[in-house]
Amino acid sequence: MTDAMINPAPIAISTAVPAAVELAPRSAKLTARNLAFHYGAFTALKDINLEVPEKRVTALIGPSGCGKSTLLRIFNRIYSIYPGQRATGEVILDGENVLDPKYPLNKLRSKIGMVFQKPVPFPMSIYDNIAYGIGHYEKLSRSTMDDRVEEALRQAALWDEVKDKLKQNALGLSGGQQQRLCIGRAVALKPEVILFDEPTSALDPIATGKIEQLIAELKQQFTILIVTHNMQQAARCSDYTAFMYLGELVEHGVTSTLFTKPTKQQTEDYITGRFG
Ligand SMILES: Nc1ncnc2c1ncn2[C@@H]1O[C@H](COP(=O)(O)OP(=O)(O)OP(=O)(O)O)[C@@H](O)[C@H]1O
Repeated sequence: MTDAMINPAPIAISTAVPAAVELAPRSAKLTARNLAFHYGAFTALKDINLEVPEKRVTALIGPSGCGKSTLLRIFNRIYSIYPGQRATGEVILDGENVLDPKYPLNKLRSKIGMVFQKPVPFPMSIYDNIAYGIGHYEKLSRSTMDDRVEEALRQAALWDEVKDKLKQNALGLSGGQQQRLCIGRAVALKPEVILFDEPTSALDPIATGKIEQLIAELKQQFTILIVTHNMQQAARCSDYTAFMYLGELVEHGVTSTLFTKPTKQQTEDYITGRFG
């Protein structure tokens, strides 16, 4: 990752939704309260307080190592499988703290989906990639499962490209199609929140454009949090942006405002390419 990719400055702002809609108040779907994170003795995140508004796209930006991925991964407790990694504070979803060890991981995974940087389809058919996760949570008849698979693939803007080859191995799809399949796998579980960790960094500009378009459509149904190194991407596809630096949340607000009138010097320095 070059500095130019991390800090392409200055940037032209173009947001997908009109400002009046952007500024409409939203209730928080996901709330981080006094969140801290430790890799052994190293504290990677300090006192993070963040409200992620419902059915909107929130982008997490900041220089390499500031803790964006760490924060994203706290939200679905991926860290809990690694010894020595520890979060303190709360993440509230539907009134419950999902970090509480008593909050079932199965329930968490069904409510908060995740799409990773590199598409990782299962080595099975396109159909089974979608059906596998659904089958884990629901026992459906074959025809209902067929409908659910079609619905998920349509939501992932992939149906027209794969409807005649559902039994083919998913590993035969292009990188961009594989990433849309992974998005389909996430939406198939009908989660409330979808986390995207740099979902286009392995894709070419055309595939990237399709994913960005898809994210803009998915926010009608899902609350979306996306980590991106690419500030143009944050400006294009998010409604709200949070800027992080050295494990702290420096500034969070409406994307168009944060990029044009940041309130903190560190934010301004970052978006104008003075550091990265
Ligand atoms: N497994 C780990 N063990 C120890 N420290 C880690 C581990 N993973 C990340 N860190 C440290 O935690 C801090 C935050 O890392 P994180 O990957 O969350 O940053 P980031 O903002 O997502 O970076 P990038 O943009 O480069 O992906 C960094 O200082 C990193 O070195």
